[in-house]
Amino acid sequence: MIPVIIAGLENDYENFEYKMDELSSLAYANNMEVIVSVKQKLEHPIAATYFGKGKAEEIRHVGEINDIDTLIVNAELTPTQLRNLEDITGLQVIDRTALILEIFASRAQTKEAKLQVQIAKLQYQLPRLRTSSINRMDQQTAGNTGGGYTNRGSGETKLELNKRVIEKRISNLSKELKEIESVHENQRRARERSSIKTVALVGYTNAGKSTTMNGLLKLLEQPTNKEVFEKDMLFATLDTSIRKIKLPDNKEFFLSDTVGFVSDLPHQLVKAFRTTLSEANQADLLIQVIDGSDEHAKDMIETTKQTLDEIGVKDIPMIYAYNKSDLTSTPYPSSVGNQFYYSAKDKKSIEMLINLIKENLFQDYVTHTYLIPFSEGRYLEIINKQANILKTDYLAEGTKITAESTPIMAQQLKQFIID
Ligand SMILES: Nc1nc2c(ncn2[C@@H]2O[C@H](COP(=O)(O)OP(=O)(O)OP(=O)(O)O)[C@@H](O)[C@H]2O)c(=O)[nH]1
Ligand SMILES: [Mg+2]
Repeated sequence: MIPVIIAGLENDYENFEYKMDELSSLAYANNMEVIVSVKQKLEHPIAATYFGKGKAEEIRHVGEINDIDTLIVNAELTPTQLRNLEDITGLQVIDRTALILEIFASRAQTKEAKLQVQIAKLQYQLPRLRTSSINRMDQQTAGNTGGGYTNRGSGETKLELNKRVIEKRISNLSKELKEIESVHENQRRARERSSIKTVALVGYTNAGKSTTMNGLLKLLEQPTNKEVFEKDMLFATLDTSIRKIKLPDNKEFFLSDTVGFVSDLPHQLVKAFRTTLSEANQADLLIQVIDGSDEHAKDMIETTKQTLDEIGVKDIPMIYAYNKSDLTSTPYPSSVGNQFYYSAKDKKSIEMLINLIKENLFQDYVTHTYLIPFSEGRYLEIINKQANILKTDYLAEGTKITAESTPIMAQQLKQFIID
């Protein structure tokens, strides 16, 4: 664990404690231990140095007496602010965006996630080129060739060159990413054509989305459906997993689990992860998983709302699923309106969640009685496989069967409806 100082500005319009606690968790997720937390009350950041000069000098002092080399600032800094703060504090300065990018980079497993993170990192570096290694490289050139006017010219050319190299890389990686995404796009279209509805698990990172998905898969024992990765760490999941869930009564839906949210998700990441994040856009029902045992649960709901707004999700029905009730005194499982209290590790909870999903998802199902002549046996097969059969009678004319199904299926069997 690397010892660090974290620092932030406190103003009237943000929940300072929540944001700082969040930053501590992010630092921890990146193998850093917060030794000192510094704050400054200020409505707006100082353009050149972010903090006031006095505060920056105080941070330098705190670093010296605690023997700490790294400062994490709870905002995205401008290149100038970053450089000036490094100068004044004598510390290595990491801003919130760089920290989140680092965590994402260390978690990325799939080719797609790796590409997305790489693109986001390069986007972040692009405007910051001048302040980092490039400067040093220019200085080196200056030493070798004697400096002066011509040299300054060549330094600037080098910067331009590096910019172009990075832009080219971004464009190449984006092309590669597009190809992978187009495969997913085709799969998505196929899902849409199947007219089977989709439920998306969304919410703050580490709330228990993946555990909830696995709870459903385990309960329904669907051997073809691989479980997803769940772990007590921020951003355990960086991609989207989709599983087809078939209930004992033949009702089906797709369930998706995806990357979790954190407040002020860097815009570079939102952009690079757009397709992954936008999975929620396609859903018929959202289950927002909330860590009900966290003191900041309310803020986390607000963060989720803001992120969903940002990716353009609106007007999709939502169940507010308060997870980890085993760590609270709330009786569970229980539900009031669209609020559900449960534990993803509890079988009864998952059963109740399935019922809630059913109530929300299959309202348009229709019940009819069909008379299927013996000569039309293949239709019986369809009913058996895809509908919820409520009653069967074998008559002389054929099979009389009462079943609940999607309106589409009822339409296909229209000619056999007798009731
Ligand atoms: N006590 C308790 N812990 C839970 C419960 N549900 C999940 N957890 C734990 O919470 C941690 C995070 O669970 P995940 O399912 O990985 O969370 P996630 O929302 O998928 O997180 P990200 O993928 O990182 O966004 C794991 O250590 C789980 O074991 C629960 O009902 N009770
Ligand atoms: Mg997960």
